[in-house]
Amino acid sequence: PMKVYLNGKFVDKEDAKISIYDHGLLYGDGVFEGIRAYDGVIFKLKEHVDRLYDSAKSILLEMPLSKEEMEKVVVETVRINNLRDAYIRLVVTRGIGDLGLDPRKCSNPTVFCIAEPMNPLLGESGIRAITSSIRRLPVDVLNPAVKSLNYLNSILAKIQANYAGVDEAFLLDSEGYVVEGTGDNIFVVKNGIIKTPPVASSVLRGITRDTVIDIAKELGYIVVEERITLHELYVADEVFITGTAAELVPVIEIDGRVINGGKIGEITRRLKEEFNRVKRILGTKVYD
Ligand SMILES: Cc1ncc(COP(=O)(O)O)c(CNc2cccc(C(=O)O)c2)c1O
Repeated sequence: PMKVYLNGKFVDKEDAKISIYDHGLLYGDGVFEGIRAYDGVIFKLKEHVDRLYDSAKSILLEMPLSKEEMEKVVVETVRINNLRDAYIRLVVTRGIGDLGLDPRKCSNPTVFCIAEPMNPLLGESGIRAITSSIRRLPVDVLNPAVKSLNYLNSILAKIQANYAGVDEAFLLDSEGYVVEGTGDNIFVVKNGIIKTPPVASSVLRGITRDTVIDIAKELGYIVVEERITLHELYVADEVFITGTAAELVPVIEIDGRVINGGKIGEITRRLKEEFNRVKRILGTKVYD
């Protein structure tokens, strides 16, 4: 049976239960990471754990394990389940408290780690998207740089995509610039130049985003981190999204505007090929 790490022990999935007084559940008071393993290598595990600890520090959540111990938890969770290609969810909540929201009432953070089989997402078929009327959380309200358990902002945008019968919704910031998808970062290509919103905007600094920027620069492309308007999105030569689950996915239509004739762009394809090569190399080995 599948084993899950929960508060220091590996338990059967069916026995992995948390209290209804856990503030991760009651208030979304907690942080998490979505990570992938490719053929027994956990992609950029250190970078994910670093981001988890930054998110925790930002909400003054004191971590009960060191970064090294947390990395071991992830490696062990993949190993104990004998997985080679896996999707990993690592979660730390404020822990059990009373029904008040004061975090001081929570003495011990809850830590759990799930690793599930995940077959490589195949295909280069592009996705269709809308822009959502739900604005991305402003950095001075609930900074999207913190990967917290508060995903209602993204979920509400996803509901609009579902209702519109498309795959994804793109969120704008409070000034109307396009910032990111519900669970992914956005890139546009125009006249050979690759553009993505800066980290100092209402975005999560994606691990995949940073990897693609490095790859693009190594391949000699010009990458600019600048705000993107809807107009730029609509008239782009290529648009793609990046994320742990998505990897790199071409966007072939946005609000009815067809991008690149509805097919994957040449630069998107090139970056995707290179990503598929590095994703098995840049990481932490689970098995000797
Ligand atoms: C709001 C948001 N923006 C960008 C990303 C991409 O970041 P990474 O390149 O580090 O993954 C995310 C991360 N989103 C994410 C992570 C893991 C799983 C899933 C899923 O769709 O199941 C989504 C995210 O939630």
